[in-house]
Order: sequence, then structure tokens, then C-alpha cells
Amino acid sequence: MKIGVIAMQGAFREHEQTLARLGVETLRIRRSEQLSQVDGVIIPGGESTTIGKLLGDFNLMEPLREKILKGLPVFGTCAGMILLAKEIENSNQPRIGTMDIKVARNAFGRQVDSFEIDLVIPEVGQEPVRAVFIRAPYILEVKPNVQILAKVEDKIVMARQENMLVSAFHPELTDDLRIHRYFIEKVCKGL
Ligand SMILES: NC(=O)CC[C@H](N)C(=O)O
Repeated sequence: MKIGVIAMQGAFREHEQTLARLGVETLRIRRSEQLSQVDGVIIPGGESTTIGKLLGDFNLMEPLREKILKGLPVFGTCAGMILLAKEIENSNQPRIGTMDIKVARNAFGRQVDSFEIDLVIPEVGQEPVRAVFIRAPYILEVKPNVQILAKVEDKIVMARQENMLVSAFHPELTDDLRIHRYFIEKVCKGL
């Protein structure tokens, strides 16, 4: 099992460290040929317009979209979630756009730039997950083929559609390995 971490901008090192703690080998993805060497990819948080622009500049946007549409497992956190959404409210920014969700960027409001909350995510376990939100988006709408995994009040913050997993928060910034383990075991290995 080897997981590619899209290394354009943002929190890719933190994802590498989390995967290393799970004993999973990683590869920093900067060239499209590398996509055929991995069993899944993570698109980190950061600035979605910057990552989207760089994916275009590095000729990774199309190959990544094709691989995901063919079933390559992908986990997008925060900006990564925005990039996977087919619809982004009030934005025509470049995106991968493979997942049937509509997201709003910086959606929790300016006053709450970042916050942490205990989230119960039954798919991941009974103990709550400490979820770190940083200028976070949330999901406004999903198609019926999308499984909602977690909400903060009425706002969807984690979801899955077949090979695509997204979270509005940053599981790579805590010591809790359960969300990455869920991605590896359930989404990548299909256990
Ligand atoms: N922490 C994050 O990834 C923030 C996402 C950022 N607000 C964006 O729109 O790209």
C-alpha cells in the first residue's frame, strides 16, 4: 500500500507524517506519471485556488481527474474537499470536480477563523473525533449517491461517494489516526 500526497501547497507534510505513523508508505506527487505508482491519493488543506492553479501548471489536473473517475481512492481535506466538489458557491476557480457535492468556502464566517469541536462520526468509532477547522468550507448540498458521515449542526463536514472521501476539517493536525485509517481500510482496501 502506497499513498500519494499531492504536494503543490498546503499541509502535505502533516498527512505524510500521519500516514507514516500508520506504517503506510507515501509518495509526494508532483508529476502525473507518479499517479500510476500509488493505491490512493490525499489532497491536503491549504488554499484551494493556489492548489488548483498549480495542478494546472504541473499538468496534473486532467490526469488526476481521469484516475479518480476510474476509481483511484482519494481523500480531500478542507481545500482538497473544495477541489473535489463539482459545485463551489460563487466561484469558477479551477477544480477536479468529480464529486456530487456543492460546497461553500470560508463558510463558518470571518469571526470564527478557526475552531475545534468534538465530532461523533459513527463510521469511524464511538469515541468523538477532535475536529480542527481552519477557514473551513462545508457542504451545502449532496446528491443521493453521497453518504453523509458527519455534521456540525446542519452543516455537512464529512462525506463519501464511493472512492472519494472528503472532510472540511484537518485530521492530519491531531494525534488521532482513525480517519486516515478509515480511508486506508475502507476506501482504499474496501474492507
Ligand atoms: N484550511 C483550508 O484548507 C482552508 C481552505 C481555504 N479557505 C480555501 O478556500 O481554499
